[in-house]
Amino acid sequence: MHYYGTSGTNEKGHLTIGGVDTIELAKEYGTPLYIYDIALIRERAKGFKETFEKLGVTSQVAYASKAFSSIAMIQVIEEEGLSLDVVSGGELYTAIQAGFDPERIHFHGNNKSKEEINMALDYGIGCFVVDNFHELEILSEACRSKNIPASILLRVTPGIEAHTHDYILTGQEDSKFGFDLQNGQAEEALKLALAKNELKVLGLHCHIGSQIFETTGFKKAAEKMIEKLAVWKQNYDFTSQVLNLGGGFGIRYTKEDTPIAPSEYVKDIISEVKTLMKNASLSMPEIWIEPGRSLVGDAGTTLYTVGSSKVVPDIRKYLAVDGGMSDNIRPALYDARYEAAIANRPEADCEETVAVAGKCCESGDMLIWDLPIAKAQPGDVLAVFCTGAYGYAMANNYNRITRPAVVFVENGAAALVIKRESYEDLVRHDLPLYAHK
Ligand SMILES: Cc1ncc(COP(=O)(O)O)c(C=O)c1O
Ligand SMILES: N[C@@H](CCCC[NH3+])C(=O)O
Repeated sequence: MHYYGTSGTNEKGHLTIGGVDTIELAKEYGTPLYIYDIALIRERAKGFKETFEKLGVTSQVAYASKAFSSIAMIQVIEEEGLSLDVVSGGELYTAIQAGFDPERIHFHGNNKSKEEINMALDYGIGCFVVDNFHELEILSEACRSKNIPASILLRVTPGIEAHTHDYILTGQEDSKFGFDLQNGQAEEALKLALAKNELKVLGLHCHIGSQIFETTGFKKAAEKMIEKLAVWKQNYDFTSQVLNLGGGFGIRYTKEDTPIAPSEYVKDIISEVKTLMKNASLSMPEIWIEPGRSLVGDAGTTLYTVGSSKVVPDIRKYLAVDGGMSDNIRPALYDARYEAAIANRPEADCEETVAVAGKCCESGDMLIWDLPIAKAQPGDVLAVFCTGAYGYAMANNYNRITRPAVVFVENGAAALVIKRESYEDLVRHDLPLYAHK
């Protein structure tokens, strides 16, 4: 059994996280339940920041809040002194409600609405990552009408195919995101932006994809951007103060995954950027990165209660739990793989291989297809590991299943940070067509 972060077992043989007995948490808050190991998130955050400090490179490490956004989560990020990447009015609103310093908020998105842009300008956010020509126009109009300047990065697609699932690739030419770097779009965007007094172009941004294990793609992307920066310095006297290399650092979900340490990604990429900048006779810019998964992914564990089971002779045994694609859609969406153990006896020997099914009315509602596990009984608590990124964040109400509660654990204490949805919550926005008979 692989223990993440502060997890371990106690004298009862139960799985503990942050010094808290997970079985007690399941009793108190019910299941499905998301548990976050906050010490591990802090360690990862410090790891990224300290690596840049040691390298003597000015940086901003912006947490990609799409991975998991909640008021409490953003407060932890604020405490750790990171910056924040938001991609919608909703994520921005959450950050502001959490008291996050707007100056350190970077606003992403390939179709920001005028309302979202106005809201961000009114809050005084630090930077817009401009994705397309339409946004360039509506942002500059909004700035002029409010008489507020905006700092921007131009998001570019460098034409890099990173090795990951097709749905989470973003740096390739055929992508909905960003200005194409190779076909002249990015240069056109730069010229337009430089001509607008209300916009201050800080530099370039790219994000090549997610759950990436090698640094080659990041380095190639940096190379392509720096090649252009050298030309643009000559042609427009443009100096990129910032180079944002996005997020995407891969993590361990199962024993097949062998990521390098976050600090190693950074060291390797930065060393290449330094060389490339030097060779291009450009001064080193500030480096911004946007990790999401690598900050919170392995800090999250989901607890479920085991219910029914079904044996399909000579094929497999299904073991059903009380959640599924409603709280973790990643297996259905990306064939994502997870490991799990029975939280009330994580050290018990594996006796069989089961397929862990959810409770949604959908054959594809599976969490794990082939889990080696001790014989589980109804009422056992199953802990699925490494669910901290894009788990709760992509939870939904399919089949009108309520979204789980979220608990933070640290130093032996637990805090409920998102309440479990109630049935009343589910019908809160429903309006009857007829009066109740
Ligand atoms: C622009 C951008 N930045 C950062 C991230 C965070 O990626 P990850 O969670 O893989 O670190 C994403 C998501 O893939 C993204 O689209
Ligand atoms: N949601 C995806 C990653 C894409 C993130 C945003 N660009 C996942 O679960 O892996």
